[in-house]
Amino acid sequence: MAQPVIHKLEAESHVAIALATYIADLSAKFIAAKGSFSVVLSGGTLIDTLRKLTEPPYVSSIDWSKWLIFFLDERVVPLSHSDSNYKLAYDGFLSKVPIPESNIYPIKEKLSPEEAAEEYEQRLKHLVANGTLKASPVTGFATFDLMLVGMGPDGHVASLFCWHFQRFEKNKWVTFITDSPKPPPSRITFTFPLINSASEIAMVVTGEDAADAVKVALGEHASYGYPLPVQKVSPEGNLTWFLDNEATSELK
Ligand SMILES: O=C(O)[C@H](O)[C@@H](O)[C@H](O)[C@H](O)COP(=O)(O)O
Repeated sequence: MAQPVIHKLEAESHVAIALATYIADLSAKFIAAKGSFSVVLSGGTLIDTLRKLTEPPYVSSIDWSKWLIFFLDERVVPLSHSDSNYKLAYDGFLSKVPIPESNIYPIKEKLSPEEAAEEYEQRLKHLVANGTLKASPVTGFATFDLMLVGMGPDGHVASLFCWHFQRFEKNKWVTFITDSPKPPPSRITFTFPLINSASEIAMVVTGEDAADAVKVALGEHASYGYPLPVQKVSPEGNLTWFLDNEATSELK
């Protein structure tokens, strides 16, 4: 991995603008190079921070028809449920931009967490096999163009939490948990080998709740005696941090 790029911005509103500019530039670059742009969304506050993309000048400058949307983690609830990351993303972002519905890949409903994870993994493998997604020549895992990753105050990313063995998964692309410390309990999640095969990862973290974990993640505090999940984010490609003043309040 190249040295991470760290944007320490004055306020969340500056993060929203910097993030929109970064994403619009990557969209143009990947579409020119390969004809599509695969984007993986987290849940949480990230979706609201994407709001600038739905406004001028970004909204009209992006070729939305070439975007493919995936979900880094998802709560195992119906897609219309208020806990669903798909619903959060749809209401806050996807319904406001003209991405074709067939280019959006939500989880399948009415499956157990284990079945939903397996089904999503098989769907991703099928998209690699038919050439819709590329695979890493190094690991064989799908290579997404851009992953937009949030982080919880405990340093979790996706639904990979400190005390869960899933964060050590080496073979599966997508796994599941039924005892998430952040509600709701049942979720599916990309694993670290899949996350780290990405071409670009943006860590988007705002708010003071995350300040301690940001300090650890950026190496200014050794650790809490155990590694945080966020410390395993180390993509084959580039890592860029977008942080507001509150998230950086514990940094020197
Ligand atoms: O299902 C979810 O809740 C998320 O995908 C999760 O991994 C989220 O990205 C972090 O918890 C940060 O959430 P906040 O941005 O709301 O702090």
